[in-house]
Amino acid sequence: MSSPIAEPPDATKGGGEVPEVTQRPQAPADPVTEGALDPEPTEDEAGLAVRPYDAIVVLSFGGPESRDEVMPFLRRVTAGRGVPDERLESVAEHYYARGGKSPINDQTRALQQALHAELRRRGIATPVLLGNRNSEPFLVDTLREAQEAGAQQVLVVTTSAYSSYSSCRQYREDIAAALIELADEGRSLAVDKIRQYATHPSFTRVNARLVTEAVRGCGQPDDDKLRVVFVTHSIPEAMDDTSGPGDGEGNLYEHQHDEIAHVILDEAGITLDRNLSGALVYCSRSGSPGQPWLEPDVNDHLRSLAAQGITDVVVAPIGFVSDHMEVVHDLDTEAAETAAEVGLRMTRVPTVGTDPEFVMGLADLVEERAAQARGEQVDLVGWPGAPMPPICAAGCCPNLRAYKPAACGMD
Ligand SMILES: CC1=C(CCC(=O)O)c2cc3nc(cc4[nH]c(cc5[nH]c(cc1n2)c(C)c5CCC(=O)O)c(CCC(=O)O)c4C)C(CCC(=O)O)=C3C
Ligand SMILES: [Fe+2]
Repeated sequence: MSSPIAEPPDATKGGGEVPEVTQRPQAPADPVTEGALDPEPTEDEAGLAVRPYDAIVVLSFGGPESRDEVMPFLRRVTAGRGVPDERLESVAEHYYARGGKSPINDQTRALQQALHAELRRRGIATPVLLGNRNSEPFLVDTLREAQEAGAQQVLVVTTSAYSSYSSCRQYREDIAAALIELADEGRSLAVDKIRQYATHPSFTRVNARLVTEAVRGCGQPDDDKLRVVFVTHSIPEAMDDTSGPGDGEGNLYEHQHDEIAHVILDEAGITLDRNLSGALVYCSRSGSPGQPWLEPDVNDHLRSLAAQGITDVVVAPIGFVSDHMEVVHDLDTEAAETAAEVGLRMTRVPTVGTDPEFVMGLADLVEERAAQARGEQVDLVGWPGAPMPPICAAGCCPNLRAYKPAACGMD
């Protein structure tokens, strides 16, 4: 008789009967519309977890959807900002090359639907609306509609994660401008905003996972030949210098990106048992050439990596939440051309988009802000570092051109 290498399991020994785990029936393809796993919340349940809010508004940058909308969009974006005409014309060409349509609005609508579905899954029937800064539907029109439908308190979720004038306060100015316009029409509405979420673990963890998968898939096993290139939107140095709470040291925009790039690299290195290195670089510089902006530019960086003998780059646009124009043009087109020119193999990491873990994180942030608004004690999570405050400090991330009122802050 041969002796078995492993004893066959004996259900009569030890813990007795082992309960069987069987697959549950498949969920319908779209439980939100089909309703099978998603019973209508009762009147009592609906929105309980997000009280006092009557509606949630996803607030985004916006973008053109046809050729005719390109120039009006660009003029709106740059009104009073001293962006040179040649820069505008060349940016218009990026849009025309795609028939005048930016991918951003489809992506924001997809996020709106995903957030709505996630909240419904939690039994929250609160409507999720969409408003933009620079294209239809404009924020003021969305808020007016919400108010007309009976909303008194609204919670805003922006599609911008980091701290700076452009990525935080400017959205708070948009909200204030909309509320002032509505007040002139005799309408009153209260608006809150979730905290900036660059350091919310859902955002960083999803980015870490996406970078890990891209490094695993890029096919370069030699750590000395590979670099992870973290990319974000360049901003004027003066804007970075003043980003963060007024009494802080500034440079919070750069600091957040730097910390996140570090933890992502650590995580990916631990998961893959590799010794990875990388750098934080910038794209989409505009403004006049004389004005200093955050550097190095991603294209210059790629050239210098090639000159150092690097053969493979994994390009991670951690500064953005969806694959909009700055990603599909500045990275997938321009940076990809530079990489090809200097002989670098380039893998572009997806943005968080509608990744379920990210969407769950946004839903958590919605519930968190609602609990705070109800006066409940809430433990805030942040990784890496401290969570951003739900109500921005007075004077943080200032508008360096002109004072404008901003909502959802101490000032
Ligand atoms: C920090 C930051 C984010 C990330 C946070 C966020 O998401 O809000 C961001 C996002 C975006 N920026 C976008 C587009 C543009 N940004 C411009 C100009 C500028 N951006 C700036 C900063 C940022 N921008 C700055 C300091 C300027 C200079 C003029 C000014 O001080 O305002 C210009 C003018 C022309 C040019 O120079 O490029 C355009 C067309 C789109 C839409 C893309 C699409 O259509 O898919 C998106 C998501
Ligand atoms: Fe921009």
